Amino acid sequence: MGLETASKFPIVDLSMEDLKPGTSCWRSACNDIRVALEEYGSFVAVYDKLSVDFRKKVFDALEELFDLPVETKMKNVNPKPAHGYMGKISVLPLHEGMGIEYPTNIEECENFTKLMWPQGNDQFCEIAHTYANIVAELQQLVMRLLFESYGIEKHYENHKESTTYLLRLLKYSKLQTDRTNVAFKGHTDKSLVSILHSNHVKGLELRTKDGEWLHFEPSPTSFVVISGDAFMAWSNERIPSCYHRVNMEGEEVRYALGMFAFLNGMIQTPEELIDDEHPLQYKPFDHQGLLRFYQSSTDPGKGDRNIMKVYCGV
Ligand SMILES: O=C(O)CCC(=O)C(=O)O
Ligand SMILES: [Fe+2]
Repeated sequence: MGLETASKFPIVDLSMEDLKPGTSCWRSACNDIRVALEEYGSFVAVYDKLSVDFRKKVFDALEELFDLPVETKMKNVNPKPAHGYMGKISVLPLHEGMGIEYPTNIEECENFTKLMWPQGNDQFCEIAHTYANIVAELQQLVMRLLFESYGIEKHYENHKESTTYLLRLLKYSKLQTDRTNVAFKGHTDKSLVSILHSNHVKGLELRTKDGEWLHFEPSPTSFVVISGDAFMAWSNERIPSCYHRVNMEGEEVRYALGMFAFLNGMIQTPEELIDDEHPLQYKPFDHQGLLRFYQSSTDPGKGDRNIMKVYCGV
């Protein structure tokens, strides 16, 4: 298959019928994902599991959600950083976000829906839950391919069982000025990996290790896989975390969904990823502890620093 790039952005097609374990197609995908993640900390996964009709329903549902009164949206409270409503309280009036923790469980989607629509909104609940499960499957496929590429497939089932998710629903609008607006400033995610999908409006930019910004071109089958700080530490720095931001240029509203994967229990670098060339960089760490550590840090530059080194560096 070979790793394709569009404006140097790696693309891996995961929608092929014959992408089955043991096939040459599977082996190429394993290799391509590993090369892309090690080189960029990110790639675009082509994944065709959202039908045209369902995808339209997803973005209509986001519009309906963000059209609710601010007082209602503010009921989406979660003490963990960036897990609940962010919007009018933020210094960036351009960006609003809401979070559903553990969205692959129907009860969690029901609880969120009840908060937003006490009179009920079964359709919203069904859409959020279905979307979350489709993207969780994509995340699991990516991890399975990567584990196989590193020859550590025996750890995969455990890893999968420990994975939890946060679904963030996002809305961006541009301020009425001539300038491009930074709507979400540059950062790395604290997740293991994040999977981003948006409507047709551009805005997401990723920084390469040479400092160049790559502009993501949205498409109905494109999902951006981004490695987070926890992944960098887990992989013993074989996979860098991806620094990214959102810039709004046009007048159109951008809706996006981020599915963030976290791990329960202590995260430890697999011993297969430690050798003379890659001596151990991070002690075992707790993912939720990392979030608390990040939240409690008063360092104004914390988003630009390797917080993992401070939290659990060897
Ligand atoms: O809107 C996007 O595509 C990116 C959002 C993001 O980076 C985040 O929520 O961490
Ligand atoms: Fe992010």
